Amino acid sequence: MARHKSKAPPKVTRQPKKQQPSGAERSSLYARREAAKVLHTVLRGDAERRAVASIKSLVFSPSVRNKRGTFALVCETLKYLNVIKDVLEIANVLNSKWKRQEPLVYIICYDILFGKETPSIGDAEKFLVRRKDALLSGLATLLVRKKVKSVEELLDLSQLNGHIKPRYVRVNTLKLDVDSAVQELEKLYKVEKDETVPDLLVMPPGSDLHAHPLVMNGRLFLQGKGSSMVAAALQPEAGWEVIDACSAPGNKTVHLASLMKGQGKIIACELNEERVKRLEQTIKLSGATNIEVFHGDFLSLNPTDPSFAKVRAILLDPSCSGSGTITDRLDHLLPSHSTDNTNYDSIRLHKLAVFQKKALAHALSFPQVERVVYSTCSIHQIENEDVVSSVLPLASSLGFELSTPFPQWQRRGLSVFTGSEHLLRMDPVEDKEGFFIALFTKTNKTDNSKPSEIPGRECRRRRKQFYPFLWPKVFFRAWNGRFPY
Ligand SMILES: C[S@@+](CC[C@H](N)C(=O)[O-])C[C@H]1O[C@@H](n2cnc3c(N)ncnc32)[C@H](O)[C@@H]1O
Repeated sequence: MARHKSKAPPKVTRQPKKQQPSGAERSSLYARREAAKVLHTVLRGDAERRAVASIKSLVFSPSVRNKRGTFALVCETLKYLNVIKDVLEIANVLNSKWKRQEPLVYIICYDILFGKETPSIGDAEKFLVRRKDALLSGLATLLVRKKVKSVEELLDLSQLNGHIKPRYVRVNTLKLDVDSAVQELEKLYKVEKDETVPDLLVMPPGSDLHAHPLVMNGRLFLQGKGSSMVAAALQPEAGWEVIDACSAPGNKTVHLASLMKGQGKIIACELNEERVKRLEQTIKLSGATNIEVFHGDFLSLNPTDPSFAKVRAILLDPSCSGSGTITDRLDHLLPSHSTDNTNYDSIRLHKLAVFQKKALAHALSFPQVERVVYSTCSIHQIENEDVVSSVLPLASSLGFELSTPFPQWQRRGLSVFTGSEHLLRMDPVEDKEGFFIALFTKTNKTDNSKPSEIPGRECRRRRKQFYPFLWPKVFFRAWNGRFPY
């Protein structure tokens, strides 16, 4: 009898259960990807010496979900960037695939070398974690080469120390009164009213309000002191028509709306398409309904067009070097900050000043305008006192003089011309930010420039090139001769 082998039942080999990543691991993975995107934008802009949005504004854009984690990761990685780059070079572990994703590699290397936890999920993470020993030995070699005992010695932390700045929040009085805001915030932090700007509150450094419901719903705006002083210096009256010449992201625009009690009209002019979107978001958040958005060049508005006959005040906060807020913007963490860029800076400053002078002269030329405020977050004389002094002959021929915004403020303009004592300066060390404000007021007001009795009509917000009153080219050229540039 043929023996048949009885068929053994198939062996069931149990596959080891694939462990699912925990929620914490997944959220760290997302934070690393979001941080890498921000870092990519920041480093590219820095390499091209192009002004991109600040690290903060990139992180706090709506698309970033884990804002706190992303912000910390970007800042920490930037702080260690030179060390990380050196370690990667010494360890020589990157292949061409990962060399193309440097920002992500930097972020992961930060986590592996200096972070609290070694990343456990993600392809790039696994690649680098497998090379952790090589990275650590690269770091050890670097310390020996640089003749230091610790990583801290490698870092120049001095610029970070001492930059302890209070947290300022501006109350959007269109939605909330100052006392109610104080009451609400006092539940979390010590709160004081700012002594200079009535709707500004001061809280201890590090007070974190980014996700606070009052911020999320536009009752409070996280706005620095210098920035909050500008609209307050202009003092527009309820019912006036006002132009915000260079307005995005719109913090000062909505401050104007709040000071004008939502009455009258604000024309918010912005050249940059992307920034127009930010401006619109800010306006929506503020609840202001008296702001018209004009996407275009402020210099293209024709001051003599009848559409502007009722414009009484102009806020001009043009693009500037931002040199007063570099620690705020965290620009001091960027690679270009440590390189010698003096020559580049002077060319850029000169270009900025040319536009600033043009724009200020243009603002002064609107016939019914009786107040113009000019501001920068720059510490440079070329963008501040020099711009103001260059327009003084024109200003005086049009009946303007320099006024003194916030007379109780001690720090005034550099004494480079008579009258500079009217100007207002904030010092990056003493006041924790560099800022500049000049206020022009018209002395020989004509009858039709008196404040209107009737509050202006409410306007819909519109965003298009709808203005028929752009400068006719010939007229612009004729006027050009009068401008001091
Ligand atoms: C310093 S930012 C303004 C910040 C804004 N005032 C705020 O407080 O939120 C300068 C803005 O002016 C815009 N800008 C530059 N040149 C302009 C022009 N010729 N016309 C209108 N806007 C311009 C820039 O795109 C930028 O958004």
